[in-house]
Amino acid sequence: MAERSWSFSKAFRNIFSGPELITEDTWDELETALITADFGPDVSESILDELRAQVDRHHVTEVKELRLMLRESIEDRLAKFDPTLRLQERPAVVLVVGVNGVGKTTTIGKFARYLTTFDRKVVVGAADTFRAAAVEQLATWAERAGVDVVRPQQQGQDPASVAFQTVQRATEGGYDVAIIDTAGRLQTKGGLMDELSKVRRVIEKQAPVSEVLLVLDATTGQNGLAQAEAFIEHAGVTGLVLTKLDGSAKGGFVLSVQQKTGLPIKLIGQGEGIGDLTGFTPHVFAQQLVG
Ligand SMILES: Nc1nc2c(ncn2[C@@H]2O[C@H](COP(=O)(O)OP(=O)(O)OP(=O)(O)O)[C@@H](O)[C@H]2O)c(=O)[nH]1
Repeated sequence: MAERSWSFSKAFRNIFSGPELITEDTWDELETALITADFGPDVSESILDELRAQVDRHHVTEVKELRLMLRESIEDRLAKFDPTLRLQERPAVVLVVGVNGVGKTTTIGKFARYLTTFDRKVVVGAADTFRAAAVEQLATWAERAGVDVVRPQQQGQDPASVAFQTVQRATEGGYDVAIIDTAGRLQTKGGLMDELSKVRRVIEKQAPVSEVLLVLDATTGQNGLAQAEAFIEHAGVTGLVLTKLDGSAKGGFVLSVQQKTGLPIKLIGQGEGIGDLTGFTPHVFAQQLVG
């Protein structure tokens, strides 16, 4: 992962490869870099205030020390949220939600593969029954990941019944994890939320839901968050997955999204390949971001 080129770290790289001593320009450039990387105005200001106070207190003069302080400040802020996935139940049921096109299906494929590398037996359920193509796409990913898939018996079957069948299969077949794909149509927000609560109610007749993961596209940054608000309000989200960080200049979104939603990031997607999903480690992320 270390050798990936993170477009969002460019902004910081310029500052830290410039003059060695801290000047007013350094602060201006740092502010611009934080805003460009989509930390959002509040977080940016708070980081700048904290660093200025520290620089004054400890009589810091060198940019390279400021860089270490920035990295620590970001890491501390990221670490206030617990990224641990809760998958203790057997089966552990994971619902994956989010608006269209953010990368839900791709994430499920990658996540399934990720879990199999930890020897988990995984089944995925295609409860996005509205589009036949969505079912096929999930089945293709399941095949790539080497896991089983539960499909609807006919197009447009009640998503809740597919979810029920997936959990049933997981229970009867001794699976460790059941991951359920859901539809992301926004046009019918009320209907979608009703559908999700029904999916949940029906699952809970058999097993508790261990995680509800909301998938967000990092390239849309703060705008994407506004779109996802209904899920945060109504879907009982327990964690976030940020996708497309490979193509994003908005790495600061990682921090602002946790603060805004109060929800931890549990997984990050960094490419279209099956291996491009990792857990979220504040230390590693802060290092990648600041360099
Ligand atoms: N670069 C990059 N592309 C990604 C990543 N995750 C998903 N994608 C791409 O994003 C596009 C949409 O992904 P899907 O998984 O189909 O999204 P979805 O949310 O399931 O979409 P719907 O089924 O329409 O709701 C695809 O072209 C994926 O290859 C990522 O981490 N990095």
